Parts: sequence; C-alpha cells; structure tokens
Amino acid sequence: MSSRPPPRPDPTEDGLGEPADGLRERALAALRARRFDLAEEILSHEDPGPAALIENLRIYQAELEIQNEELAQSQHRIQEALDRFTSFFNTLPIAELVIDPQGLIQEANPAAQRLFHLRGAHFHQHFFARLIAESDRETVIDVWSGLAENSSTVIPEVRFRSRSDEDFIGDLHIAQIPSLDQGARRYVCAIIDRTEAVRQRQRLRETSERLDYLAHHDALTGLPNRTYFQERLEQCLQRARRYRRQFALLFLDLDRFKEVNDTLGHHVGDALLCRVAEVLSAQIRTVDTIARLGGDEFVVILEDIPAPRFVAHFVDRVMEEFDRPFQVEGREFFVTVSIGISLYPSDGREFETLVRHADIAMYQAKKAGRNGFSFFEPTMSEGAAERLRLEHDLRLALQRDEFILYYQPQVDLTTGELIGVEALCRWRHPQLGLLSPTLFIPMAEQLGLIDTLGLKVLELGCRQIVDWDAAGLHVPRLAVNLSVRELERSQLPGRIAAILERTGMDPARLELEVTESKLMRHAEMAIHALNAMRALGVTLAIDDFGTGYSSLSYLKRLPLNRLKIDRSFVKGLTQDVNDDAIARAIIALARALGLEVLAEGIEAREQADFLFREGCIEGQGYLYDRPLTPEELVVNWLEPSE
Ligand SMILES: Nc1nc2c(ncn2[C@@H]2O[C@H](COP(=O)(O)O[C@H]3[C@@H](O)[C@H](n4cnc5c(=O)[nH]c(N)nc54)O[C@@H]3COP(=O)(O)O)[C@@H](O)[C@H]2O)c(=O)[nH]1
Repeated sequence: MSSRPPPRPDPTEDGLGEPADGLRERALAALRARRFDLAEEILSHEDPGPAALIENLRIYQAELEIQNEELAQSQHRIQEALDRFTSFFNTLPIAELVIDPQGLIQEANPAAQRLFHLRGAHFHQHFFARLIAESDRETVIDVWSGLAENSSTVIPEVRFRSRSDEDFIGDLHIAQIPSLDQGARRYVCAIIDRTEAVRQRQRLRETSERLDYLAHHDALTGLPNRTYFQERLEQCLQRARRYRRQFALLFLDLDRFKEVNDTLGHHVGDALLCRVAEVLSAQIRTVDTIARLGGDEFVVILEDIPAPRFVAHFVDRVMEEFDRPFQVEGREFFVTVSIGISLYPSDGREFETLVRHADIAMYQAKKAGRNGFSFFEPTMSEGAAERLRLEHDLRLALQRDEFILYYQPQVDLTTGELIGVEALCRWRHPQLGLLSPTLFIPMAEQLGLIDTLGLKVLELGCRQIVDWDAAGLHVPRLAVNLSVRELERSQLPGRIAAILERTGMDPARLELEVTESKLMRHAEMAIHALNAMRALGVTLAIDDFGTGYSSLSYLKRLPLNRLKIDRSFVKGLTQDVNDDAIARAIIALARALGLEVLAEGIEAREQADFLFREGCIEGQGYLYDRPLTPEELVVNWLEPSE
C-alpha cells in the first residue's frame, strides 16, 4: 500500500513572528531543493529564540513530510517491481525455483510444479538436491558450491527426477540473488527442459550408428562387408609398413555353393553361409579380420604373422572344419572351400596387388581341383591371371545382370521379310566393355555357369518377344542357342516350361538351336533331351550344320525341325565349287529328311541368289543386318517406315 504525504503547513501563517531576515526563505529554498543538510546548517547558525525554535521545528516537520513522501513513492515502486516479478515468476513457461542457503526450496513457480509433477506445497522445505538424479547430484553440488558471489552459471543437461519417477533432462541455470544480508544468500534456479532435444539427438546418433553399421556389415552374416574389409586392409597395410610386419590375405570361395542354392533354395544357402561365417570367425584371433565380400566369397586378413607357416596352420584348421558336415536347418551338408593366399610384403606391397594375387591364387586352387589352397606364386602368368580374373568376373556378372541380348534378323530370301530373330548374348563388362560370346560361353560351360546363363538368355528373349507383341510389333520366331551342357540337365525341360509359363511366350514361336558337333558327341543323351523339349511345343534346329560330321542314323532319330548351314560354307558360295557342292548337299539332305533349312552368314547378294536357286528360302547374315540391339531391331525391321 502507498500513502500520500499530508499537505505541507505554511510557516508564515502561525503568527509567531518572523525569524531573522531571509533566513526562513533560504531554509525553505534549501528544503525544496532536497538540501536537508544545508537547511539544517542555515537554521543552526541562528540564535534559537522560541519563535525561531518553533519555526525550526516546523521546518523539520516539513522536512519529514518530504522524506515521507519520497519513502511512499519508493515503496510504491518496490511494490510495482514485486508485482511484476511475481507475475513473471508465475507465468514464465520456464521452471523457476528460489533456493535458500541451506539448499531448501523456498518457492517454485507453476512451470516448475508441472515439470516435476509436484504441487507448490510439496516443494516447500524440500531439498533441491533431491530433485536431481543421483548420477548428476555430485556434479551439480560441486558447481554450485564453486559459484562466485553474485554470479551465475549454467550446467547443461542435468538429469532430474520428477515425482512420476521419470527422469528428465534439463539445462540448469543458477544465479545468486544479490542480498544485503551476507548470511542469507539465496539462489534462483531456472530449468529448461531438454528431454526431447536430447532424445532426438540420441535417436539421430543411434540412426547414424545403425546406418554406419549397415554400410560396413553384411546384412546376412553380420560380418564386415567389402567396404569395411577395404578399410581394414588399408589400416593393416599402414601398420605393417610402419612396424615392418608380415600379414596374409586369404580369399575363400565355397565350392559348388550355387548347387546348394539351386537345389535346396536360397534360404538353405543363406543359412549355410551364416554357419560358414560362424565357423570361420571361430578360427581367427581378435587382431585378425574376416569379411564377406558377397555371394560365397569370404576374406580373412591374418595380421602380424611370424612366418608363412602360421598361415598354413590356419588353413589346415579351416580345412579340418570343412571336413566335417555343416548342420543347417536340421540337415547335414558337406561343403568344400578353395583358398588363395597372398602375403605382405613378398606378394605385393600395395592394396590392389595383394587382393589381385590372393584372387588369382584362389582360382588356382579351384583349377587344381577345388577343396584346397594355393599360395600366390609369381610364376602364375599374366595371361592365366587375366583369364582367372575374367572367370571371377563372369560369376559376378550373373549376379549383377550384366548380360544383354542382341537380335539378328532371319529373313525369307524370296521376299526379304522378317521371319524370325536369333538371340545372341553379349556381356556388358563394367571395365572391358561389350564382350563376345565366343569369349565367355566356353568359359561359362567350363565353370558350370552355362545353365544359369542359358536360362537367363531364354527368359530375356521370351520376355522381349512378349513385350513386342504387347506393343503391336510382331516377331514371328525367336531362336535361342542352347549349349549341349545344358541338355545334360534333366531339369532343363521343366525349367524351359517354367519360363514359357512365366513370360507367356507361345512355345510354337520358340526355336532352340544346338551346335551340331557338340550334339553328335552326346547323341544318345541329346535324343532323349530334345524329345522332352519337343514335347513342350518348341521347335529345334541344328546350328553350324556341316561342321560336325553328323551320323545319318542319329540325324534321322533327332526330333529336329531345321538345319542351319554353317557360315563357313556360305562364305565361299559361287567362288568355291566345294562350298557350292556342300551347300547343295545340305539342302538336299534337309529336304530328304523333311526339315527346313536356313543359311547363316550370308554377306553377298550372289550367295543369297545361289541358296534360293538351290531351294533354301531362309537365311541370315550381314547382307540383311548384323545382330542388333532391341531398339535397332524395332527401327530397322518392326516399325513401318513412313
Ligand atoms: N550357348 C549360347 N551360345 C551363344 C549365345 N549367344 C551367342 N552364342 C554363340 O556364340 C557364338 C558367337 O556368336 P556371335 O559373336 O553373336 O556371332 C553371331 C553372329 O554375329 C555371327 N554372324 C551372323 N551373320 C554373320 C555374317 O554374315 N558374317 C559373319 N562373319 N558372322 C555373322 O554369327 C554368330 C551366330 O552364329 P550361330 O549361332 O551359329 O547362328 C555363336 O556360335 C553363337 O551361337 C547364347 O546365348 N548361348
């Protein structure tokens, strides 16, 4: 409450006479100017007669009244400030507490009550330290006791306890409230809730750790992946260089793992890979590294090895493990492994060299009959190394879908119209560019990859024809090459049927070509396999006819539809009488056997005319077009020209 000062009495109105001349005015003037000391001095210099005394008292009274008025004004200002502070304190969204020198809470604003789930009464005489989680209590007390006079500090991310027993995290701001009374220091604490920000940061950290883990680990086995392996190998190289140590790099590749996948399904293959990862991990020391590079390829870095003998012992232990069956999904599997080893520094001082040499050594182990190991030897020729490299890439190419099809038109020699296309496979190698099938088909046959590759080609081709059909572009027939190796598989007809089913391709429009020479070497088996395929409704052709010394008795028994005259005979037509005679004989033979005949490798008009005259009405060759990309085929042959 503020009080108004009473009106000041006029000292001239009391009738007690005048003090000394001008004295009164001077004293009053000093009072009005708030110079109480001067007024007192003016008055004290005079002889204090009764009148002057009374006058002095009056003046003192006036002085008191002025002081009263000032006091009331300052009380008013203080009250206003107090009201303002109380209003701030109660409405601030930040928790505020006033703490006494003993650490007891004196006041807590509503925001603090909400934050701690406590009512105002609960705070009263509650030790502030009890609101802090035990883990952080000591730190806060230490900082607090070191707080300089009239200063403030912030302790970030203190863990507090709320009544609901849920910890929360907040920044604690502590300020000492200035006090006139030295003994009664008080503090005001503000707590800014950071729980959500901290949780978010934690979540972010966890997510980034998870991402980092995924980027460095193989999702199936949990082993380090290729990226992590590269980092570890780089680090290992640096240590080996600095401390002049040896280490070994081992490439491990499971033998015939693909067969497990193909026959028992990928889930069994995956489970087997996990078991292999466990078994290998159990064989290494903590300083070593094991990683899965993909597929059935593992790599081990044996760091700081005393001598190559040490590596041989490790390999022996691994081989012993592979002598035992692997238990997978309640079944037992025998799997073997081929291991290639390169040593630092004798087999290379650089990352790439060591990796390449371990890889070459691994393929050497495979070549030597699998289920074994091979240390890299410099005598392994560059040519052999290149070939091994390519073989390695071929396996990857199948996983990475690096194969594409070109299509060579087959035409009616009378009209020049499109009667079909031959699908010819190309390998789009990431470094070497487009590779010819003459390079990789024999390799795929040797490595046992031809089945997968053949089926891939077949599916790509069938899909393309069906897609063209859907786009209103008609290709009457698709010819696909089959390797004799593929014919050996009893599952082949079933797999072809599945592809026809999956793609919706009409079997009658699919022709499978098998090379004559290879077919005749396995004639009995081929008769059986080709019959099974004919039963699917597809047609069959003998490729490169004339080069394979076909036995007529077998030829009669093979369920064929077409003979393809090899381009080596077409080349010399009209120039070489022998070629003319052979071509004529093949056409007559086909006619006699009731087969169609198609000439391949037609490059000149005279060759086409000769063939047509002799009764061969189908052909393909550069005269008409080279093997084309699907887009080129559409433009050159399928889209009506304007
Ligand atoms: N098992 C599989 N074999 C396949 C597959 N894709 C191709 N192949 C076989 O690879 C051999 C080489 O094929 P490519 O290099 O594609 O050569 C073909 C044509 O480009 C070539 N050709 C066609 N016309 C002419 C010509 O006028 N002159 C000339 N010099 N060459 C020409 O001939 C090859 C086609 O031959 P063919 O198959 O005998 O009809 C080849 O043996 C392919 O069969 C595959 O997916 N699987």
